[in-house]
Amino acid sequence: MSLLPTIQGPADLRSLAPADLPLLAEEIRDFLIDAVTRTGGHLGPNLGVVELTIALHRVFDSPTDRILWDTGHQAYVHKLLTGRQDFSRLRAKDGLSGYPSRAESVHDLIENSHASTALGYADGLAKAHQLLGRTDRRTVAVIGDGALTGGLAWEALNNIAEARRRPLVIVVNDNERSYARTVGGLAHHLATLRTTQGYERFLALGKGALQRTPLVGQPIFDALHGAKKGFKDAFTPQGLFEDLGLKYLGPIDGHDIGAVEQALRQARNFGGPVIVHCLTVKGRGYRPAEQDEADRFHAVNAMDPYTCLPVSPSAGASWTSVFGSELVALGAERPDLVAITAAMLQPVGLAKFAQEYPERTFDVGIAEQHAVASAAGLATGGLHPVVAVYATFLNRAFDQVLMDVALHRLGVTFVLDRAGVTGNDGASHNGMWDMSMLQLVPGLRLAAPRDADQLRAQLREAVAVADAPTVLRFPKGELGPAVPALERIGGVDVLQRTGPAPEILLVAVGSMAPACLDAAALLLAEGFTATVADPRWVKPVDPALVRLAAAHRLVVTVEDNGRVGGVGAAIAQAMRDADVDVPLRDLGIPQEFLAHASRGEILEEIGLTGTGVAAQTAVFAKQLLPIPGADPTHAG
Ligand SMILES: Cc1ncc(C[n+]2csc(CCOP(=O)(O)OP(=O)(O)O)c2C)c(N)n1
Ligand SMILES: CC(=O)[C@@H](O)[C@H](O)COP(=O)(O)O
Ligand SMILES: [Mg+2]
Repeated sequence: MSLLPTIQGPADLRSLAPADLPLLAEEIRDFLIDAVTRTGGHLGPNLGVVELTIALHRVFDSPTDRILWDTGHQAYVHKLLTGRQDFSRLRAKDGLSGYPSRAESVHDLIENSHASTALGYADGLAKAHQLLGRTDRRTVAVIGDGALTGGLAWEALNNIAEARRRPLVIVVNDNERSYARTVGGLAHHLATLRTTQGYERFLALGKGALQRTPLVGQPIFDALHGAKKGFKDAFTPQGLFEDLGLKYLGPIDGHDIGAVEQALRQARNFGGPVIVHCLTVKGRGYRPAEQDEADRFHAVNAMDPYTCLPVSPSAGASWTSVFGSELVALGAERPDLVAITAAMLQPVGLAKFAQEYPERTFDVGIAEQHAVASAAGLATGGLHPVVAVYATFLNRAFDQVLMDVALHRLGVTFVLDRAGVTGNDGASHNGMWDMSMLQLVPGLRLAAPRDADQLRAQLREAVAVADAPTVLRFPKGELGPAVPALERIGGVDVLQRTGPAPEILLVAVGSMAPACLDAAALLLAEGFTATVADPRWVKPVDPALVRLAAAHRLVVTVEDNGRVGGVGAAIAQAMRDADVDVPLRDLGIPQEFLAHASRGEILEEIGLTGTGVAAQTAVFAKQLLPIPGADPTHAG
């Protein structure tokens, strides 16, 4: 009989005999491969934490003990073991979230999929438990080696190490990879801990000693650990963690449930912060993933589990691939161009540039703040950095954009992929913040290309600016067809006019151009004529756009960004400043955390489609445009 269906919660797991656990692990792996190849999702990360998660839920009593997942993309096994085994709509509308979700389970806490935050939560939670006398509740944070390259994690470790008597268990899930291999000095240090021969011999000796001498708390542990530390320092480099004042247990084979359980029990019973360093394999147990050098199937689309061929092959070019190819061409023309990624070389389209110009490509780890600060340094040194990140991840580096790049008038270009609604990755992944946040940055120039031609052109325009930050932003996925302009007025492209003297100006921001063209056609059928214009560079607002607005009777702006402080708000302000008294309505993403669903479903729901824009604009027009021949004293 299968074991997995009998596990409705951690208590059922703890009642299993150790001899049953390898079979359960095998069933979980089979489940993950079958389910996640059907829906798409984070297959590789979750295959790597099967045994680790089983051990965690056998040693700790969730939800009394809190298990915090950093980034959260590796929490599928945690979900399976805490009563959620219907993965049929994983990451789909009304289905399971791809990340922990408090709405789904009391066992979940951190929903934010931005890396390197779990240790911060853990530090705070452990302080709360101590302050409130909750000595029966333990705090456990699971963080990947990739997430551990984020500065936030080290800010937390600095504080965690301060309190030698505050219980806190940190499990480092070390699979040597983010997407690609984890980079930087920390990765080398972890590798040293893993591979130093002397330490391994000592480890075998130490493990035996620890097994024979059950830990009875700090004194014994210190004695043993002191000896271990002494030996270790003799055989291996100073334990980075121990030098911070954190007790270190490991490295442990993260696929040996018994060994992980033993280490977790020792850590659980210790009276202060402990690091349990587990070695795992991303994609473990699924050969195609184990053999994938690119990213070990970090995030897969729906695919055939045997051939690994995608269920829905992508038809055309993606925004990302067009950007990547154009940057390679530019790299040949501009030897001063350098590229920076925050552990996402392939996903942001820099793989080709890295192949062509390895010495001009920098992977800084999951460290967006450092990415931008180092870009400021590179620009100061006479180079022109191109920082490629997902739009939502630039949030955490806002101060570096503002104070390190813009204040110093440095030529740095930011390319924001996954801008706008991304959808299936949930609220923390939608790139709906950048065109609001970046409005605040003096001197920054922001472009939203509408198609491949504009992406290429505007990338060239951006890297030509040497004294200010420039930003390009575009959505996830495939490019639509080219959207030619009828004419360019100033910097504004007029894409369509549906009448000789159109009443409505539809301002189409970037990827919203096709929807606005569809809307203009639908509005004409309702008797309203419209001009569709693409501002191209949305910051600063082009005076030509303000003049164009003055020639219409209603302005409707349409952007794949949050409405608050977005492009619409900026255009309205520019019109007010120019005393252009034409009513403006701004359509955009409601300023809310959006539940996960596909990009298409969400755009439909929030009215950012042709029909949605037309319907909303028609309402505005009927309210605000005087009906021809009607009594001017009565608003139409
Ligand atoms: C701030 C931030 N930047 C980038 C990402 C994209 N991202 C998601 S998972 C991941 C790699 C995580 O590596 P690791 O922590 O080692 O976890 P693993 O997948 O190896 O289990 C990255 C870069 C993110 N979620 N958050
Ligand atoms: C967890 C994380 O942040 C990434 O893995 C993200 O889920 C990838 O998103 P894409 O699939 O859009 O590249
Ligand atoms: Mg990793």
